[in-house]
Amino acid sequence: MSGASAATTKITEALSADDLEARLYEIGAERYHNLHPFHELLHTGALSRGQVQAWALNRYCYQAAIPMKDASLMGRIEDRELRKQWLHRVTDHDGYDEDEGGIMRWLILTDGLGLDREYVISREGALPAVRFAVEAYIRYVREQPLLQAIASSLTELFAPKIHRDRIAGMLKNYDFIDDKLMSYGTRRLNQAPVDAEFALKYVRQNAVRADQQQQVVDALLFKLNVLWIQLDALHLAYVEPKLIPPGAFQPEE
Ligand SMILES: O=C(O)c1cc(C(=O)O)c2c(n1)C(=O)C(=O)c1cc(C(=O)O)[nH]c1-2
Repeated sequence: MSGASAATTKITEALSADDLEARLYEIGAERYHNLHPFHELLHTGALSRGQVQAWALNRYCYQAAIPMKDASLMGRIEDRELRKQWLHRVTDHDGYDEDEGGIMRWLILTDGLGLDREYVISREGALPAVRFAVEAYIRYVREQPLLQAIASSLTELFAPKIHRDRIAGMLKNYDFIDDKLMSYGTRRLNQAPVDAEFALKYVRQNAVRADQQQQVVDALLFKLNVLWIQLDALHLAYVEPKLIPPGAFQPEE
């Protein structure tokens, strides 16, 4: 993409809330991981079962990290109301009462793909770059100012579309995928918009000065990189040039 057509990522003067929101959408439209070639392969049925296993096993690291980063974010929030609003993000993934939670639903997928559950949970076979990226996300949320920690979740603005494309594409194109295995994504279709709208509203209200708006843009860019690099790592290891790091998962085919 030419520099001239790229969304501006430097905020030199304070924007209106609407313009800030528009800028965030522009950046996402250019950099969200739905554009990564690995997702195209995954959703169109171009991958083998072993390659899909590699994706699901690595993506487990991200799933497992989400409630950890949200729990530590909550530990930094002084405002009781805001903390209360954030709480369901932890239980959405860890489960609560009758709801098994997103992590269990992800394990239903990895079970259905024939992966050993203990092996998946151990993360032993995950790619080092995926583990580093996920750890960086947790650390970012723990250490950066609250505005940035919250803004780093804004990639979820773009998530419902990718979940829809993935569910439809994978159900249609792989005979080893069924509705039960896709239950994680189906559930996220309702959860992600609520989370994204909340974070967006927070950012619109709290990022008023140019330096605050720059923090928000930086957080979004950081997070887009966290997502993108996981797919780079998967592509290099399992698509081409098939450079699987020592110790990482080896598909059988
Ligand atoms: O499948 C995806 O492409 C995708 C992307 C993202 C995202 O944009 O960070 C999330 C999810 N899924 C997801 O399922 C999820 O629970 C989630 C939480 C968060 C977050 O940053 O708090 N992102 C995402």
